[in-house]
Amino acid sequence: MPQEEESSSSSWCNSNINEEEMSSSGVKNLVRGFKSLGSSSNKTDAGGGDEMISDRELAHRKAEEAAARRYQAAEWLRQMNGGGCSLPQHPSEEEFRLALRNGLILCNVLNKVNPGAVHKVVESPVMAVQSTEGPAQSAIQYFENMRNFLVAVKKMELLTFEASDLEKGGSSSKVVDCILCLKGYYEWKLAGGIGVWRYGGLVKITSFPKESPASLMGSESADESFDESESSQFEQLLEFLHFSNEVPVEESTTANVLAFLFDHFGLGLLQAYLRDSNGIDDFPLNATVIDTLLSKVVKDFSALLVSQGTQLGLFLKKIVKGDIGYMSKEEFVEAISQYLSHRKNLVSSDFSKFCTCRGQKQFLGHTRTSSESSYLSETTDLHQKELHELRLHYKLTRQEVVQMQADWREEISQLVLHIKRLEVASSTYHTVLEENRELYNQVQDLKGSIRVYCRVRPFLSGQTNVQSTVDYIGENGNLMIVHPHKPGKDARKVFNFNKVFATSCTQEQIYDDTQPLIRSVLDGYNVCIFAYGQTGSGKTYTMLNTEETWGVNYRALRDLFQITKKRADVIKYQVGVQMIEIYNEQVRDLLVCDGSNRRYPFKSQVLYVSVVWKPFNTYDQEFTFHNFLKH
Ligand SMILES: Nc1ncnc2c1ncn2[C@@H]1O[C@H](COP(=O)(O)OP(=O)(O)OP(=O)(O)O)[C@@H](O)[C@H]1O
Repeated sequence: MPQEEESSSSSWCNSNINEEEMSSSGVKNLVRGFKSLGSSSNKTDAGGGDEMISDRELAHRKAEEAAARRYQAAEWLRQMNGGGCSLPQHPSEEEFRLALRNGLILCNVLNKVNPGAVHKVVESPVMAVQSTEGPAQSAIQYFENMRNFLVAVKKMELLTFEASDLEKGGSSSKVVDCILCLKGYYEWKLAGGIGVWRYGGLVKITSFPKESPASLMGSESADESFDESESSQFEQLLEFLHFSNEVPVEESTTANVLAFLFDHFGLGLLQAYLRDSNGIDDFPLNATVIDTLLSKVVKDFSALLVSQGTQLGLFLKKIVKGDIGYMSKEEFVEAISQYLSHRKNLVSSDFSKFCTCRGQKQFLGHTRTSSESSYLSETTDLHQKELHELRLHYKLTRQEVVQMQADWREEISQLVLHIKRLEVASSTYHTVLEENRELYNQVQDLKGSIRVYCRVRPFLSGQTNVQSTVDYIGENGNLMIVHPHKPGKDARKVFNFNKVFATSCTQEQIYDDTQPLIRSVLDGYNVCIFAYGQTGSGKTYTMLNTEETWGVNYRALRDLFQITKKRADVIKYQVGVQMIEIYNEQVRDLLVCDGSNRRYPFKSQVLYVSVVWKPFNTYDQEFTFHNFLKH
């Protein structure tokens, strides 16, 4: 780049560039600032556009910053002199200059930092009494101090300044830089002097392999080295950045670890700014630009430190507390190691995303090997494939759920329809049942509410050579009896019943005519069935008998329960049984088993269905149902 252009650009930077603009929106703003400054130099418009901060504000900020740095330098000099120096705590620029001008403080401090650096320090200049040369001589002696100091500082490859900078109109900021640089060097030495040390964001490598690091320190000498060096400053900077990445943390002490961390990340950030800055190549990379960029790096890094420090503080407090109480120092260190390892993996994957610039992947501080890249690529592909399958699965499941919901809705609507039909059918059933009941019982009434049946018992085994009195049994219920000892027509008598059962009739045939009455009981009618006849005529046989040839009682109860069961969904029946004996005008409960009194009045009462049986009465046997059904 032509020298004229550079000096021209430098003059813009020195007069107009400001850090606020740099830090507000990064390097792009820096470039935009340069461009707008470039255009403002050719115009008479001193405003420089809306985005520029006014010169007055800029000057004010610079003055504040310069004062803060001056106070810092003065404080350190006072400390190193044991407080006994003539430097005020907050000196003005003039006071600062005047206090240091004789070089006495500077030489003494330098000798403390690096003993023997200044061999001869002029403590109190010899004043020739009554000599006109007195002031001039003392000035020369003071100048000797200053010269010795500057030579020693230059030998130590620290930031330096010109003796004229301590004169009126000189650059006191360079003096401040030099003192703070000396301070940094002193502190680095106190910390062990291993590895790297830095001053104010500018870095010095103590074992820099090729050239003097002074060329990288943003001083005037840096600009000079730019002029003299064959390679550009940018190339030097990149070379230096590369070197700084290779300084191992393990070799450093705690202080150096901190310094290294700042250098590593701060310079990494600077590197990113430089690479990311569109159009910055159009401008010379001089000391001012580096200063500005580094200032932004420091500012960003400080902001990050504050934010991360807060979060890390919370996190560490949480870790040290643990789940079951405070952990030991070893456990704490182990937990931090695990956390760092975890973060390292996360950061390495984040970097690949962060560093994708203009369609190209650029890695900061670490270039992935091809195997790492292919592994990452495969992992990403695998995850994407799994994600795709998950989405498909989710889609299918969702469809299934929707289909199931539709099916359920359909089933529910069918059920509702079915229930409505059942409701109708149920109400119809009750109506039909009622009609049926009435009709049925009307038939029973028509048959007769009192029916009398006659059963002829066969001869018992052993009853031989006897003659039956039954002469004829008619189909319509007639029975003709013959009296063997009466003559003529008086010998025959005819009886009429509802039905006459011959000796050959089975128990089942007997019950057929009784069965309809059992249903009537469950329809709400009272029914009484009883047997009547002389001793041995077969009453017990007909009504009870054994399991093989059940009588009316058993069959009636069987039907009673069967019909009850059939109607269980519609009507709930409760059935009770009682058996009593009436003999010789005495009534007894035959179901009492606990030995209590069997005679009437009974403890238990017939509730719903009662069976009354009089087995020992010579002329009657009864089977009665009392219906208590409620609808
Ligand atoms: N239809 C029949 N077929 C066969 N045997 C019968 C028949 N009826 C009654 N018997 C028999 O006749 C005998 C007398 O019958 P049963 O005891 O039933 O008479 P009963 O009228 O109850 O007498 P009682 O009044 O004295 O108790 C019994 O041995 C019985 O088995």
